[in-house]
Amino acid sequence: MMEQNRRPRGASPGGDTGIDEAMIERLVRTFYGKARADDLLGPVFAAHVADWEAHIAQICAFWSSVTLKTGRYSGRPMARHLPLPVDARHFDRWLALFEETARKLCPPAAAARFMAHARAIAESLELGIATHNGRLLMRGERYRMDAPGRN
Ligand code: HEM
Repeated sequence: MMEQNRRPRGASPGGDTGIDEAMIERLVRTFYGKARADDLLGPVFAAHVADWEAHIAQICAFWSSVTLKTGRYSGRPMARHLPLPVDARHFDRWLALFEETARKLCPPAAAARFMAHARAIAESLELGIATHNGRLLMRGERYRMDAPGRN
């Protein structure tokens, strides 16, 4: 539907998708409930996040900046993830849980917007983590911690 792509002047950046702060918080809280209970992701979060309310507030600010352009987040996501013991498996699980949650809680256009950002950011984090661990990935190649590096 073409008219959905046109936004009236002054409308909020998330306007045509229905994304707002309340939707972001529901998505983030539900996602972290699943991620913390997950056998692969749970232990990583447990080892690195001490104050969950502070973390959730930061992640909400992050998604608010990304989808609503509010500028509420100023942080360094890449630097935070570089030391984490994660690879393609973790990112695939993260994206699967995030997508399952977004599709359940958000209208389709909003879920699509969240997923487009999440996939792009996950890819760049995975690339950064691989490089940080001495692996230069070829285009489309995934990072596996247990695979011997060829470079
Ligand atoms: C393998 C999947 C992932 C794991 C296990 C993971 C884990 C973590 C952990 C443990 C922290 C806290 C780090 C610290 O405070 O020292 C963190 C922070 C954060 N994560 Fe992730 N993450 C993953 C993927 C992602 C993705 C795909 C995004 C974005 C789409 C994301 C966005 C963030 C942001 C914005 C922060 C806050 C960084 C800051 O302190 O400013 N993460 N993550």
